[in-house]
Amino acid sequence: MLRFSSSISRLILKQYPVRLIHARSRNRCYPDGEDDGDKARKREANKDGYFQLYKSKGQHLLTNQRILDSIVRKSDIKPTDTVLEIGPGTGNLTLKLLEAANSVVAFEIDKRMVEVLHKRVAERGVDDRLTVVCEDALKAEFPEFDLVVANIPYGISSPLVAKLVYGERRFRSATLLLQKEFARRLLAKPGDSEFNRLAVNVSLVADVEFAMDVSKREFVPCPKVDSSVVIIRPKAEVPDVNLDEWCAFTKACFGKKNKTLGATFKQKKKVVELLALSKLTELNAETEYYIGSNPVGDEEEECSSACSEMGGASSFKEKLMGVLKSADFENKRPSKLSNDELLHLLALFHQAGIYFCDRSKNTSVVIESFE
Ligand SMILES: C[S@@+](CC[C@H](N)C(=O)[O-])C[C@H]1O[C@@H](n2cnc3c(N)ncnc32)[C@H](O)[C@@H]1O
Repeated sequence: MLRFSSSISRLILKQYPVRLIHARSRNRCYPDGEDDGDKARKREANKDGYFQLYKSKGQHLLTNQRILDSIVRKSDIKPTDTVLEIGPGTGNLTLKLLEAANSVVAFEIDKRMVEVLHKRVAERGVDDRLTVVCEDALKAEFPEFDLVVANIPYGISSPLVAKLVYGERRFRSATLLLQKEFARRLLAKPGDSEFNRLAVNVSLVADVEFAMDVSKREFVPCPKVDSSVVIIRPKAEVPDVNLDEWCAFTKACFGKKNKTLGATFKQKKKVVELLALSKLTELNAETEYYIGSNPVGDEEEECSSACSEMGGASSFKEKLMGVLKSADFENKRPSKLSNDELLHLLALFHQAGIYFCDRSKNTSVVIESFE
């Protein structure tokens, strides 16, 4: 009998005939643990070229050919396309992508997976159309690509989506297999219980469409959660707003998404923080000419001394409340506001000289997690 243990989450698969192993484990949900039988299998396996799959790296392989075909079909790949794949693993999806696309560029963090992948594509004689980069996809600089199709490690969903939709590379669509709950949050609309900063930030620049659900039983090893496929399509036109500023603004609004904006912006910590940023922005605007040569420390010192004056903070709080009241936002909750309403509020804050991030840094969008 299988014993369940929460500490270990490994399953051993024979490296190469992944499909064979899956055939044996089909419709069988492995526990997040191992018993004496697992340990014995592991000893056997290590002798014979098997390797472990690590939950920490999100290594849940999708081997159902029908589902893989369906993902590729829904991705609408053209024969001239270059597809970016994140986490190709042993190549189950990659091989299908290579049938449909001109080329695939894949980023895989685990070099054991890369070795298996290389062998499999070489066997099919399609290795000249595949580039595999053994690197953390979150740290990598992506080359040009037309679209993304991937069964990604769920642990990096939020920063990866942020990197894609706010990144510099233009692409047609990203078809992603995600944890079902994450997909629901991505698809959520204002007023939905799942609606949060993730949906707000993504929907500013992209449309998200639900494609299909995939049961956890289709993965080896079986994860604890079900999955969904969504298609993210960047918008042709995005609002004219600084994306760093937008992200910092939504972070401030959605700190406690069910609090009213009045309650959120009344908090002393928030008031002092925004006062510092607004002073810094003001200062930078005044001394723009010198920014390149001035030590940033001087500006920060000036700001913190300005913020330590409680008088300044209390009049700044009045200013914040004044903006919220002016357009009836004080008693509204961010989780119920549309992007147009949030953009309107941000514009009102700016008119009042209130800013949410240090725009003097003027770099590309800081890639961070949206949740
Ligand atoms: C869910 S598995 C998908 C494997 C394969 N695409 C499939 O569908 O069978 C995710 C893969 O992403 C890899 N991975 C995990 N973290 C990564 C990261 N930060 N960058 C690139 N690959 C990563 C894992 O090693 C694993 O092979």
